Amino acid sequence: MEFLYMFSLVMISVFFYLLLRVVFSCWVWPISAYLKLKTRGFRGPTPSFPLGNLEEMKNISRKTSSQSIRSSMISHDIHSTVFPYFAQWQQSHGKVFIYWLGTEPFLYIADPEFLKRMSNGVMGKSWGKPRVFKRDREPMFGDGLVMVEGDDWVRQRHVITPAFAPANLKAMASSMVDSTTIMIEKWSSLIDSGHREIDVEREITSLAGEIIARTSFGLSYGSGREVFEKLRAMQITLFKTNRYVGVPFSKYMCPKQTLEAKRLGKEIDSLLSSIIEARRNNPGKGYIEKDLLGLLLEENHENGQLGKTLTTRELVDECKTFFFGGHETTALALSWTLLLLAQNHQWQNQLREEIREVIGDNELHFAALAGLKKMGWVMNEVLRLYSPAPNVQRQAREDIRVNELTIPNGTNMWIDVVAMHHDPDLWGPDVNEFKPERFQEDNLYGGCKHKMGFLPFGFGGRMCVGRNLTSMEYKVVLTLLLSKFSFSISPAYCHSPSILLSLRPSRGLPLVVKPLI
Ligand code: HEM
Repeated sequence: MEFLYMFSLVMISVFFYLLLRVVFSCWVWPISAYLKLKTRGFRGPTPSFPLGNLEEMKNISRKTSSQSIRSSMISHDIHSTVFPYFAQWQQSHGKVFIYWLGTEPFLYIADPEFLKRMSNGVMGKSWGKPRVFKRDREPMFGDGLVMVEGDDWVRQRHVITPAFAPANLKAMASSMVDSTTIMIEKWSSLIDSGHREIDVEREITSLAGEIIARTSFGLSYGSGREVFEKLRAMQITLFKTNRYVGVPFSKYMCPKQTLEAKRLGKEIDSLLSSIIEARRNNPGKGYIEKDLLGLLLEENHENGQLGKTLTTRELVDECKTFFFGGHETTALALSWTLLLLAQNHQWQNQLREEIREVIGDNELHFAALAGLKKMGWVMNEVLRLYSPAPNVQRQAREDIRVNELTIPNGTNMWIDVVAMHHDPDLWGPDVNEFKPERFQEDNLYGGCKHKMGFLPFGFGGRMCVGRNLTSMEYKVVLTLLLSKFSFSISPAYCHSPSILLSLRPSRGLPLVVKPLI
């Protein structure tokens, strides 16, 4: 009898606890955050609780995609296609406003001056990353450099940055050449056997996966492919659950995907742990001399300086971070480049001419890459028009004052890179044209009217650590491809850039590829 009484008491307490959590999560906290932001002068589309503005975003996207299917033209004016809800809200609320993903307030920013003022007083280590995304992407990045905060970020960044120094990257160029040469041979035999078209995005994503596997962990592609495929499967799974980001208890709404992402995460962790253990136990055996993991393990050696070492757990998370952050973004930069060059034959020829002048018949070496100036302009212009990382996210860990506004601690920020890269106020009336020559005079900002208006690699202390590696890979792969083939648009190509975490051609990228005579 007493047991039954106790049991009922516990059940009632649990029930009330859960009820209170639901009431607070779905109503009390969001409403108080909403009022706080409103009294501090922030405006934006009206949210409904607990979905915030998600329903409206879905409706606007649905409407836009049904309209855009009818158009088959390649337009680079993509902001209103990839972020139609932001384009629409900008018209009524300007370039800075609050919108809600579920019960999470997000400060939308597409104004570089506001961004500058906001970030002026905040050090790299004081920025947070939105907890909603952290939870969602935990299986992918764990506590790797992309997500970590505070003193742990300082320590990790301190250990990782030197690994990406040009002197270390130099040794990786030849493995990039090897992998690209294998892909070129495959393309040549495909063409010989009658294939006219190649889906360059699929091919280059595989190539970039192989390159990052080799340059990060020194793997043969056989074992790299398993990690790569699991990461890719996880990305798709996470995207499906993403639709409910910010909605309390949303992970219970798609339990299948949540469990699937967890399972994949565990498998990837265990694969990577065994790679790290093998590397620790057999230093230097069977791997290229200097790869990223090798460099990090050097920092991690027994006499490593106090406070600079990375634990095995952290190394696993860094490996995942490099793998995910490193292959997909670079592959997309290269794929979009091939599309734009297929559309602009005069630039394709100019780059070929530059390759002949700078490299000639010599073997491709790291030192020669700096001479490929025009290729650098083309890369920047592609990153402007089709930024693989379409947004940068932060979370305030303290109240931040910008002019007369105070951004409360805990507010998430969504910096719309696509909007700024396509803003005629910043770039002029030819903003949506492919004009690499913008970067001729001003190779850092392409003549953008504001220094914070061109952010393909983010900003401040948290700027992308892998940008030198990307630039090298981009030049190696593009040089080899343009020296062998010419590229034209396939009639089968349908221009539909869309967001799957990164900005990708959602219906593939078939191009007509012909060997050069
Ligand atoms: C075209 C290629 C790439 C693009 C567009 C890109 C873009 C970005 C962006 C936008 C950020 C966020 C910066 C911020 O929050 O301000 C970032 C951070 C980062 N990226 Fe990249 N990235 C690329 C390639 C790479 C590569 C090749 C690697 C590594 C192998 C890499 C590793 C990282 C890491 C570790 C961070 C976190 C840095 C930190 O928070 O301290 N990225 N990247």
